[in-house]
Amino acid sequence: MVVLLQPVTLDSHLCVNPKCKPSPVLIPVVDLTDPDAKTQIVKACEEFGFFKIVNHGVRPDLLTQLEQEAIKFFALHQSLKDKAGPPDPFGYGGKRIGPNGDVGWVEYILLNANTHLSSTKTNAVFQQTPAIFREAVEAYIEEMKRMSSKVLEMVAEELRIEQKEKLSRLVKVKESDSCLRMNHYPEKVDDTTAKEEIGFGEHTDPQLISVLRSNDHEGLQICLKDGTWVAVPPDHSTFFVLVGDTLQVMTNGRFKSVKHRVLTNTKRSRLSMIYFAGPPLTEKIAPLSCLVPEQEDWLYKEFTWSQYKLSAYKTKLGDYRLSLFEKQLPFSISSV
Ligand SMILES: C=C1C[C@]23C[C@@]1(O)CC[C@H]2[C@@]12CC[C@H](O)[C@@](C)(C(=O)O1)[C@H]2[C@@H]3C(=O)O
Ligand SMILES: O=C(O)CCC(=O)C(=O)O
Ligand SMILES: [Fe+2]
Repeated sequence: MVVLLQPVTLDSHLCVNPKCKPSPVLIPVVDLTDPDAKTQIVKACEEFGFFKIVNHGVRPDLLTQLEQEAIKFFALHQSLKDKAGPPDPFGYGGKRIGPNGDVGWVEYILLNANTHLSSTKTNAVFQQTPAIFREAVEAYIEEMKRMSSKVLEMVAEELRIEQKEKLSRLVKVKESDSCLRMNHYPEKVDDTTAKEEIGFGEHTDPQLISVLRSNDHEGLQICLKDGTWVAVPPDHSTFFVLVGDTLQVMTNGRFKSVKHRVLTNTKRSRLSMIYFAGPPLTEKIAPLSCLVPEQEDWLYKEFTWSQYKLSAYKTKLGDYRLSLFEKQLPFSISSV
């Protein structure tokens, strides 16, 4: 079986970057029920750090319900939403992304996937909303856990990792440090002309993988290996998977975390939900010895997920966070 490829044309009018030239690009589409899916996933992770999933098995009514409830939350009066903010990092936030001065044309809710560990800010989100919202969030988190562990299990099989659960276990266990983010990129009601705004600046996600779903409004772009930015056509019936920094390290750079950003068209509001599948805080992250047996071949030093997170929260969104964890190779070209 071959990977189903969908041609994607660059929306040149959306690009603020001079490198963003129109060119047709193929984004891999993986049917999770295809017996060849694991081969396609690994190829996509190597080439793009990004792919689209169809036949994922998530109930469409759950997606509709969660989206409707999220829309209702973001439509609340600002003073009510602010009761759940500022984010700590969980809770409600607007415009400011993270603690280091990044801003975007976005408002969001960030929730710990371990809902029993909810902070005061998280509880405040649910105090403003009907019980059905919390129930939908919890059901969605379960689905995302299932889908991310399925993908990681397929990766492990295709990479011939003896322990099939080596990667998926990290997101399945109750200690897994995963989170769910809902981003709302509002329309500008008073503006007659459509404008582009940076909704979410360019960055890579720090976790293992992220599973993203949006409504049918465009905005997401990914950066290819050659530095070109391409617009990803939205498709609300599918999910997009993004490789994160942690999986890049564990595969010793064979998979690359994908740089992405959101440029919003302020005429149409965009709503996205992203599940960041992360390992337990105490988990030691390093290249997998079954893939890279000799430590001298490791491109990264070992660190715990907790150390990486602490370090990530000291960086700005667009920083290359892995640089602190790269090993200095004894005979690099620069030292010759
Ligand atoms: C600017 C920042 C926001 C962020 C924490 C950070 O200091 C750097 C990483 C950012 C990011 C990007 C992916 C996810 O949206 C996120 C929740 C994450 O884990 O890392 C955000 C962080 C955040 O918004 O709190
Ligand atoms: O909203 C989106 O589509 C992507 C946002 C994103 O990359 C993030 O929240 O980390
Ligand atoms: Fe992201």
